[in-house]
Amino acid sequence: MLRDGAMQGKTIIVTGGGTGLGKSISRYLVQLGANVTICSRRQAVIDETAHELMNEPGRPVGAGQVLAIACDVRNPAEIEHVISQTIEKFGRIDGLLNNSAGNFISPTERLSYKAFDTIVDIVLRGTYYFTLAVGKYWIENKIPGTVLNISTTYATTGSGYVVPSAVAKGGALIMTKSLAAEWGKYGIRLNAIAPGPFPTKGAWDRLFPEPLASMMDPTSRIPLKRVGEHGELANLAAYLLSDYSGYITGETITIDGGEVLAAGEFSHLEQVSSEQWDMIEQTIKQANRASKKEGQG
Ligand SMILES: CCCCC/C=C/C(=O)SCCNC(=O)CCNC(=O)[C@H](O)C(C)(C)COP(=O)(O)OP(=O)(O)OC[C@H]1O[C@@H](n2cnc3c(N)ncnc32)[C@H](O)[C@@H]1OP(=O)(O)O
Ligand SMILES: NC(=O)C1=CN([C@@H]2O[C@H](COP(=O)(O)OP(=O)(O)OC[C@H]3O[C@@H](n4cnc5c(N)ncnc54)[C@H](OP(=O)(O)O)[C@@H]3O)[C@@H](O)[C@H]2O)C=CC1
Repeated sequence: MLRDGAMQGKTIIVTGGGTGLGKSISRYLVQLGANVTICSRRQAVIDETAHELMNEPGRPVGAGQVLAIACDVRNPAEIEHVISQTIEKFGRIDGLLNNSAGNFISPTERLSYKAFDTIVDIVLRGTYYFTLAVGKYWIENKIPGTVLNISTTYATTGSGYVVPSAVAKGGALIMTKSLAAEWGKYGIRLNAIAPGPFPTKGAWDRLFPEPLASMMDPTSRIPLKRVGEHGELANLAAYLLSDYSGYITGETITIDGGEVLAAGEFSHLEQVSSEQWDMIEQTIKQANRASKKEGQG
């Protein structure tokens, strides 16, 4: 979507950049010329991704560099290390993509206290810690920065069976809006993306394991009748991290093929046939005529 070199000179930190959506977004940012630091808990995974992104066939001239640094986003000291290493290697930081997450599907009454804490600590606390650390650096150094948080649509609707994730993503969304209001004066923007289903191994292993996978089709409630493509999300993320979105802050953009609209009372009537609609129309018109007659009598 963006022109070649649109992110040249920018340095972006992507948490959870070694896999799934974080990897796809990092790939696109690098293609657009950004230097990207990817971080997550597993050094071997991020090293492999960094190597892949630096050696892609057709890598454009002017593509960015990739740095891989292990970091658990629950640990402020490790976050500080990522920040200092990034500045040492690339000179500055312009953007932060909070993409790391933990999640699994489970009836809430089966969860231990630790299960809840594990998810909330990664998703909410980790997002807050990283944003605070990078935000302090931007404010101290008078650098206008941008934060993009990967949320979910159920951060606003709520959802059963993923309650710790919904609670944590909801909290992170309110943080996005609150800090957008507070840090606008420093030229710092914060936005969020709420994706619907985009197939990744991390999400599918934990949200659609068998026998659930055979019982439910994630596309069935989506008006566009398909899951998302990683390139579609990467386009939106790159735009929101770029200067082209310079007047957008505190916003959440949903990219879900219309899935959240399925909550509309009558949005599920595709199974009604044309003949049935003829019958329904006649029934309604008959009722209209009857009520008019009653009015005349
Ligand atoms: C498709 C439409 C919308 C989708 C929205 C998607 C949102 C997403 O976030 S998808 C991203 C999914 N990716 C990941 O989750 C990647 C990272 N995840 C993990 O590493 C693990 O899944 C983790 C989050 C559980 C963390 O692993 P670890 O730190 O090793 O923690 P433990 O394995 O020790 O578990 C901690 C605690 O949680 C309990 N637990 C784990 N899984 C389950 C489960 N399926 N059901 C119930 N409880 C579970 C585990 O038992 C531990 O608790 P205690 O037993 O009390 O010690
Ligand atoms: N796929 C989908 O359909 C949707 C995904 N999302 C969101 O998109 C984002 C990416 O998810 P997706 O790509 O699907 O799944 P992945 O499992 O591939 O990505 C999650 C990433 O988070 C990292 N991570 C987990 N725990 C920590 C931690 N404590 N510290 C640092 N990094 C950590 C993982 O790396 P490691 O294990 O090495 O630490 C992994 O790279 C998440 O925020 C998710 O909530 C939202 C809606 C839909």
